[in-house]
Amino acid sequence: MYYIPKVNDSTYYLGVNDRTKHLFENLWPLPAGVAYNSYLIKDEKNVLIDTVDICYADRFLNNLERILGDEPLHYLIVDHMEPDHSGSIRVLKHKYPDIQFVVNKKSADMLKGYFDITDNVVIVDESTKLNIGSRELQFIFAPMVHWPEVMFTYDAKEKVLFSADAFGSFGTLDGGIFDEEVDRTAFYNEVYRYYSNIVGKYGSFTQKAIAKCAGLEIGTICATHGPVWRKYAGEIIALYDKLSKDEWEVGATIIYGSMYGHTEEVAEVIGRSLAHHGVKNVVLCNASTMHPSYVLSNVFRYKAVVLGCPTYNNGLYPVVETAMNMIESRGVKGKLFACFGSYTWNGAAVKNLKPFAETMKWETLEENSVEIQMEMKDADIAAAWDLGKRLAEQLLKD
Ligand SMILES: Cc1cc2nc3c(=O)[nH]c(=O)nc-3n(C[C@H](O)[C@H](O)[C@H](O)COP(=O)(O)O)c2cc1C
Repeated sequence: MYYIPKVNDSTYYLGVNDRTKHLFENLWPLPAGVAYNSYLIKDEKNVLIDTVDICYADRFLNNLERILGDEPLHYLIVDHMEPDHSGSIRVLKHKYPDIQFVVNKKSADMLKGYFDITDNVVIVDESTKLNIGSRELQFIFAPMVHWPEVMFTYDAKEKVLFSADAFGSFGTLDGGIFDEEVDRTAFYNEVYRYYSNIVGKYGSFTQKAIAKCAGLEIGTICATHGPVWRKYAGEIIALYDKLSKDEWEVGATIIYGSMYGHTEEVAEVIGRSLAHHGVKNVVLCNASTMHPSYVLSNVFRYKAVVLGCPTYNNGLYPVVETAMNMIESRGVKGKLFACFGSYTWNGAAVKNLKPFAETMKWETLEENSVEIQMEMKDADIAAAWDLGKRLAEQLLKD
């Protein structure tokens, strides 16, 4: 069928776009939607790799039928059992009752648990070579990228890596499917947000998976979200490698809360000082209005994390505390930390922010905080400016 994109002579792109869902995992905003990607290899055996969210099963199965016609579908390879990829399995089995499910031991358990499927199950491991005619497919286990059962499928004949959620991003594929057809800058921003929120907690596992693939010749990466990477496959691998290695860009994420603007004023001075002293990437994140997924994305991207908070009922302002919890739960490593805060009668913000460096085992400056009482005075401006200067020096030193 001419309008269904072909990844190569034998492989079709069978993804769908979701422009309806507001929140991925009911948590992460989708201003540019999301694509659920599935792929079909046509050889002596017809092999589907992953399915799509159940909401799009109809569209997906119609396209599959447009390619297969009356031919059988022999295998479904399940690289990832998360429901945005496995959601159409039940209806797929209904339409192709003889299909065989290619899974590993962990996904076999999930196949049973989610769909009560125990028949026609082919269990593979990393030594399996699945012969489908003119080629053999092999499997690379990638546990915790981002569920325990995740595996990649590799087609050595066409040099294609089907990489499940790895190398994925938010954003629909609006006509363009391949990296050279889309606005890569926009996708890279969503790669950062996708990685930091969805995969980022498991950086060391991502590193292991990338290392396992080092010996493979990879021309094309078919992830389950985002564009198909081929012209810039090296770029997306390098970006995921950098992120999962905790290699941060020179820059600072200033996360602050502010009810009446006093704490925000300190954030502005620190931000201005950082830029004045040569740091190009400075992002001010108002934790009340910026969704935590964007805050985290910046945290993952830039080396310095500066937290600012007013004292609120003798403690931290809630949205700043939420941001700190999210950062802590992701186990973000290797940052440079500083903080600032404000109060009117008994300061508790800075006192509660300071231990975060130790909690996270982050590097920090010897004098790492600025605290103001009520309105910012000249001495406070000088202290905030100096904090920005010293942060810049530290950032630019490395
Ligand atoms: C609900 C509420 C609770 C507060 N609790 C405290 C407090 O426990 N101790 C204190 O010194 N100031 C407290 N403050 C005052 C603020 O910390 C202070 O005005 C701060 O500078 C506000 O910063 P902002 O202008 O950035 O919002 C409270 C203010 C509000 C509105």
